[in-house]
Amino acid sequence: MSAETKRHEFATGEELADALARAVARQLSNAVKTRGRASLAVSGGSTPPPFFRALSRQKLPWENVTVTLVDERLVPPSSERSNARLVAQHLLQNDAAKADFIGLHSDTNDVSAAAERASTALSSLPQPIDMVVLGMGTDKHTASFFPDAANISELLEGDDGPIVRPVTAPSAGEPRLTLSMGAITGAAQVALHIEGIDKKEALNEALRSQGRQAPIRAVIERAAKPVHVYWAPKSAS
Ligand SMILES: O=C(O)[C@H](O)[C@@H](O)[C@H](O)[C@H](O)COP(=O)(O)O
Repeated sequence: MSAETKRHEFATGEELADALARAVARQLSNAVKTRGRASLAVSGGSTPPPFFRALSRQKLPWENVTVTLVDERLVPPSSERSNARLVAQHLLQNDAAKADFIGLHSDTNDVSAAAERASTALSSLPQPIDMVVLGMGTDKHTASFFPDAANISELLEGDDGPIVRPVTAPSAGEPRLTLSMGAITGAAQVALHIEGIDKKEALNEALRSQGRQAPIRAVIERAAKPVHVYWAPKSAS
């Protein structure tokens, strides 16, 4: 398997946000033209908001688009840690307010039960997913594939089976819910949105190393098509 990427580099986070928003809009518009519907899975964290805001203003048939999450923390939607809350605040606004949203949260503190319920909730999601946008930590995790997760081997191998998996990892903070490796790598297009020198170096190190596979490398190697890496120096804001 090749760890092939297509690199898109920008001078600022704002330029990146605009370019990634236009690329995602093109992918979703084409999917709606081809099959009448489109699906988008986005990641949480501190990096995406400028991209989310740029995407929310893109002109496309949002009423035919379903948005979901690459992963979620096991917290209520009202929590500041909630990715569903982040997407509601920054993406499902403006033109994108017309999109459907399927979150991963359900009212249980049992992460395994939550993963089962989330998999059921996503059974109506148009698949393969048309566009997946990943983030990455400097520890080379992506989605909620944390290197110290008890089930990391299963997460990185798990192409088949439920679309949402439970994750418990000391470095993750709360227990997590994550799309499966198969759901992510089977997507029509995968983009990785990272900012800052530290993350660029971490990615290049993961792709160079022959050692124990870093989660981001496992995803890039298994992706059906080359992953589009969108990078800019850390934005000042
Ligand atoms: O729920 C999450 O935290 C994300 O889905 C996670 O995978 C994120 O993309 C990385 O941790 C990068 O996070 P930052 O953008 O905050 O660096």
